[in-house]
Amino acid sequence: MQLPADFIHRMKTMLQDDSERFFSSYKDNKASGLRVNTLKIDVEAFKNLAPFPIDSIPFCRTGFYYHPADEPGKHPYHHAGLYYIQEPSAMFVAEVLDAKPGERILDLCAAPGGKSTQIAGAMKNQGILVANDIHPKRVKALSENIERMGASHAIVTNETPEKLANHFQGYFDKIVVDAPCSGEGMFRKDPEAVKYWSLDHVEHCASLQKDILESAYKMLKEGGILVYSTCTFSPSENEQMIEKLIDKHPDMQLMPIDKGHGINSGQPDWTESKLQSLHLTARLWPHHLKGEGHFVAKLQKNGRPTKHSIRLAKGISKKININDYRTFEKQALNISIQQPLFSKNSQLYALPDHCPDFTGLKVIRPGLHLGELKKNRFEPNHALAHGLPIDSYRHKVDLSLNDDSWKKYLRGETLQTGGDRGWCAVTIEGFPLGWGKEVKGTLKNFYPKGLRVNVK
Ligand SMILES: C[S@@+](CC[C@H](N)C(=O)[O-])C[C@H]1O[C@@H](n2cnc3c(N)ncnc32)[C@H](O)[C@@H]1O
Repeated sequence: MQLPADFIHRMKTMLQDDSERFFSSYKDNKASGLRVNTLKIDVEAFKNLAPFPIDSIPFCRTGFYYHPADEPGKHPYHHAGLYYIQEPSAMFVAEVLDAKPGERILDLCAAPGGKSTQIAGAMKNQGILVANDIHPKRVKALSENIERMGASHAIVTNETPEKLANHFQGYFDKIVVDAPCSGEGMFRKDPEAVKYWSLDHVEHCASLQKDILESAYKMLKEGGILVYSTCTFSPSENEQMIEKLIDKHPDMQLMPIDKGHGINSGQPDWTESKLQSLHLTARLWPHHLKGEGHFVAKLQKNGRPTKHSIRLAKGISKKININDYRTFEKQALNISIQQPLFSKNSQLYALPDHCPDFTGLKVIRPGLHLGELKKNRFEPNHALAHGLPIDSYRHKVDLSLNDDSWKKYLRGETLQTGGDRGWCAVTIEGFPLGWGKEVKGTLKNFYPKGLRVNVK
């Protein structure tokens, strides 16, 4: 790999004696990781079920290394949302955040959703998770991943940090800023990233990050926690960024991060002020652990926590007739959704409990997408096949890994099931993949066209 001369020079200056080890890590293969989705399966159960060898990632409770030749992204368990494929060192960020059920959490730069889906798992679908990304295309991937992983309490937005900051001042208990960065930790994973790198690009990213952090600061409540991360090595996007934040907002205080497992401390020496508390930040280096590299800082906003009151989102208007939805619910589910419902353009959603008002924001997914109110009938959304506990589905078509019927389902073909039960959750070894409608012995396939795969 041809690394840029300016990059080599800077890394040699930063790492000195250790730089040789750093550069030799480019000869190794990238580390491949997956993270178990605890919204669908617990870690021990997954270890027993895993159809390929996996090895624990020491710094992430739910993370495992796999061998790339096993292609876990093509396995039906991936389609069922049992795991998320994620660069191992990136998994440390949400570990540091330590999300808890019931909290109000914002993932400000969230696409495609690695950290959001990890946070959702820790929250056990309780509380409010706002997963935002500025990029309209990337936010679509984020929304699909949130859906596949069954994060039913997540609201997906497509906003600028400034606009969100005007709306959610002092609202969040915890915020992650996994910032757009110069991606120096991506060179081994994506050699194309080398082409976009320049010293100017590093400085451009640093300026963007400063603005994003300013918005994050406004949205954090007093006593709240901010986790800032990048997948780059440049001090100007890492230690110096935190130095600037603390300089501007002295009420932001660095907090310790549990390290070990080859994780290093951040370097006060790489800043002008040599602020000693920067030791508390974490550096994950590709030559010290199995991962591509990350920087993580955890800060708390001083002050007495106050309960922020924001207007709650308005539920569905009484004018909208949801009888067809309730009929569907009786036919297909063992439960009745009790949360407030919300409807836009005939699409019906279940809002998370205590959902904040989001009027004026570009919301892609206000909670769990239940489906579409069509003329005289209701059609469930794919998200609903993933967003409920498994025993909520009244009728199931259980597919097995031992025959090819799951391949037919993922290709979008109809299946001959012999029954006449109406809407059924189609499962692989008991884990929902999507919907099918069983009529007179045939199961019509409702696996979304955009997700179908030509699996042989
Ligand atoms: C490092 S990626 C996030 C990865 C994501 N957190 C994950 O774990 O999957 C940074 C994201 O920031 C978004 N972004 C770029 N400029 C932004 C801005 N000004 N405000 C907010 N997000 C921005 C990009 O679209 C990109 O998806």
